[in-house]
Amino acid sequence: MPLELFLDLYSPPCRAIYIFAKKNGIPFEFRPVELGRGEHLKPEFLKVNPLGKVPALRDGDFLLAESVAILLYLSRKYQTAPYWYPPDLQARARVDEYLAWQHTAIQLPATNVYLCKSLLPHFSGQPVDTVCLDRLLGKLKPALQHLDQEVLAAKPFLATEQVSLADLMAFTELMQPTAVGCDLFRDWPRLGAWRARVEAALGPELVQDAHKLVLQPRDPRDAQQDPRLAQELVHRLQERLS
Ligand SMILES: N[C@@H](CCC(=O)N[C@@H](CS)C(=O)NCC(=O)O)C(=O)O
Repeated sequence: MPLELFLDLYSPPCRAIYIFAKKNGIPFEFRPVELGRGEHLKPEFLKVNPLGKVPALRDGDFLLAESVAILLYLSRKYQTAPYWYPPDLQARARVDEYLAWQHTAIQLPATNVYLCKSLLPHFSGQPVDTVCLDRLLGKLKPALQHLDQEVLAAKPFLATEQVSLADLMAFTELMQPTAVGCDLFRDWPRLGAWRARVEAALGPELVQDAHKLVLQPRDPRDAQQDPRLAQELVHRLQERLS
């Protein structure tokens, strides 16, 4: 049985893994888990990841969750090109530093912006709460400022002189609010130039392939298919964003 990746390409960490696997020619079975249909809460998926979150990996009887752990597992198992996760002690530590920092500094606040701008209005049928959105965008600002004015003032990529797992994770996370109209690159010129460098390094076609779902407007009819699920998701989102 080939390696299985449980993904929803609406999810930034899932896109990072998808791009990494495709870019490195890693063979895998794509197992779709549609969050918008509540598939992550179904018993079949909870056997793969009891936390009910994507991405997840199954390799034989080995199960793994968390995007960073999955990327590192794939890079080690398939011995991918060294620039992704450099063998040099200090260069590797720079990648580790970003991957540890990004969970709370980027992933959490960027996801919240996306949920407030796109997913909550989609499932609730209500307009975007602009006060909440401004508050959530404010929480991202220190991290964007740090990347633009310190990290990228010193080097072309976030950890080293070449694209690495740090850039891949950052790229897919920052694209999430950007794809739904909160352009995180607009006010930060170095970050904008970095985005173009990362896209060129990953390959524009692969980037487009991974992002085509999130770049399309959601069909409002999808949210009405299962009103009980929609209500449950709205409740979870409101609790998370309050
Ligand atoms: N830190 C985790 C985050 C996983 C995560 O929160 N995934 C989201 C999609 S981006 C999810 O599955 N959400 C479903 C839920 O929380 O109910 C990672 O990087 O893998």
